[in-house]
Amino acid sequence: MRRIWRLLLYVRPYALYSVVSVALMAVVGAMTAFRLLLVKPIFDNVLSPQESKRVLNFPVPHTGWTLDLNFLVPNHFHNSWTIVAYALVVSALLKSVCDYAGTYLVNYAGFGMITDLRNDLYDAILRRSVAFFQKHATGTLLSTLINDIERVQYAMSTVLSDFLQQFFTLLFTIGVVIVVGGKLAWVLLLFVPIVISSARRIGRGVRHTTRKGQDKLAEIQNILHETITGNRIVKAFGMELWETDRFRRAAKRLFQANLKSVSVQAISSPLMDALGSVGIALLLLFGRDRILHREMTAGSFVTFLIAVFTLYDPVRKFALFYNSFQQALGASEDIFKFMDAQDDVQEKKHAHVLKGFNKEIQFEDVGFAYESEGETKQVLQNINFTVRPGEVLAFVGPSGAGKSSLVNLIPRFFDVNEGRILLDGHDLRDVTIVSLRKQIGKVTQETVLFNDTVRNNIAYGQPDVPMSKVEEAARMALAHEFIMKMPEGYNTMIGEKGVRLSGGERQRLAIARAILKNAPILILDEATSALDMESEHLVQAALANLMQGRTVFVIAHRLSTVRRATRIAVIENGRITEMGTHDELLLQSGTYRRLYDLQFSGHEGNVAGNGEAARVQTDLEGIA
Ligand SMILES: Nc1ncnc2c1ncn2[C@@H]1O[C@H](COP(=O)(O)OP(=O)(O)OP(=O)(O)O)[C@@H](O)[C@H]1O
Repeated sequence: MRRIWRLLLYVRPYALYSVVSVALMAVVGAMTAFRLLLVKPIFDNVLSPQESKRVLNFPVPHTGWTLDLNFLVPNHFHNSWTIVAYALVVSALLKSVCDYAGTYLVNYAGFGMITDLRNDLYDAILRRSVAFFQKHATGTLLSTLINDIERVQYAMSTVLSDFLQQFFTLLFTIGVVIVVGGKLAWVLLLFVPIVISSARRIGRGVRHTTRKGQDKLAEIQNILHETITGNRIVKAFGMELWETDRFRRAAKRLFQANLKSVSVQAISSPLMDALGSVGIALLLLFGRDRILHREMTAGSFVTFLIAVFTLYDPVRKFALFYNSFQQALGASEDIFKFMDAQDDVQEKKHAHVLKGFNKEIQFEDVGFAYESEGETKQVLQNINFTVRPGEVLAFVGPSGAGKSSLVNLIPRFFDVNEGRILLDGHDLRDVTIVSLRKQIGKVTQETVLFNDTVRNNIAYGQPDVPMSKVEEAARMALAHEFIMKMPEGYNTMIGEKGVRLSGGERQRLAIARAILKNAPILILDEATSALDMESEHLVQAALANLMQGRTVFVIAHRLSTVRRATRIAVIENGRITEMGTHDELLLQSGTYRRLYDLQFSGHEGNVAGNGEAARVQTDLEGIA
């Protein structure tokens, strides 16, 4: 029920359109019913040998009124054919105009609310914390943004307009059935509970099977996303066949889920057909009897019968409408789930704006654990250090020791579980997230580039920055030259994720972007993958320019970087085990010394003591 209210809240801005469209659809329903009433005078007057001037003379129950067409049409039309013909044409015109305008307005409101809902969902998903994106696969999120929204859209536009039309047709036709049929109408009441209960049962089944179908579709989208974006790896490992097989299995599961859904849905029409024919057969029996006893004219009975036939269509469709609305409700479940997901990282109500970075960053007894599926994994413990402006702090240590997790705490991608991190004395949790992240630049191993021009990639987040600044940043990142060699210079599109660039070029673009952002704090995750000598040299020089005058936290893999660092922290099993300058740590003869010697001497002893020699080596590759 809450979900329905929430969906309706989205309709609120379009309330006027909705109200007008409901009114127009009511006219459509009324006109449909009115045209049914014309059947009686066609039989009893127009086609009857005894011409009567009183056309369509129906008593309206409990009011003492009679509905007389003679009042509605101009005087000179007063012969039965002209009256009926006039009424037929005018009602058809009115119905058509209202039908068109009503359908347009319902769809206007439906598409409008869906656009708002989709925008809100996208906004909500984009703002979710890093942990959210680790929990939910990309394909699942895409599936919700596209397929679930599509289902709600279908229900709120196409189905809703049809529903309104059929609803009013049903309502007014019931009126006709009661007015014309009298006692005969009560026979129909017998069928109401059967129709409602079977529609409800079918609807429940549909909601369940649709949800399953959507999940299977999300599964397929996940595979597509992984294999298209990871296409090179699939090729490199010759996994095409395996992936095809995986896709086919998922496609088969979707096929089965869809069939199940169809088998539940398809039952509604034949069921209604069967019920309908039983009802009509019964009516014929009673009707014949009443005509024989002259309680009803043949014209009234035919009107009544056609009205019952007309009822049948909306009733039959109601099961389908119910299915569609159920499907939309099922789909909205996921939409609202993602919109309401509680973020692990939240901004306090009165968080203040961080103006800049001047004094120090302090880690005080920081502990951090990942929570996933009810399990807690402690990754960092007792982390204590202070970094002053302009310092370069390098983190080294074996793979999985917690280096990335530690630096991810600074921009609040995750929040600490114990202790606190202070920036100029402010706990990071007390400042606004935007103002905090404004102080931080980040260059990671995995360069994130968008399918846009070189210029827009460098100026990401600052669309109005002058071209001269973009160029200046590119020069400092030693990227200007290769950019100028591209077909359209800074206006060249670089392809999805920068596929049209080399690894070194991609990194230099990312460095240019960080230079342009000009944040005082820099987080650097050095690439482990080897570039060729020249490329490596250029990237190093670009990094040196970027680091100039900034406070840097760097996950270091190269000797040049650790040498440049003011201090080095060795992280092992989530703790800082050694900290000092390169020379001090070498003198200590601890882990750092061992790692360093390992690289120098080139022998491959098990320095980490836990079978991690190869990984340690990768981590410190280039230290020698
Ligand atoms: N989202 C996550 N959920 C659960 N555990 C995680 C998550 N991310 C990382 N871990 C685990 O936390 C530990 C520390 O990971 P982290 O990435 O910080 O190590 P690292 O020192 O940066 O390693 P590397 O040098 O290989 O990048 C690892 O054991 C890793 O498996």
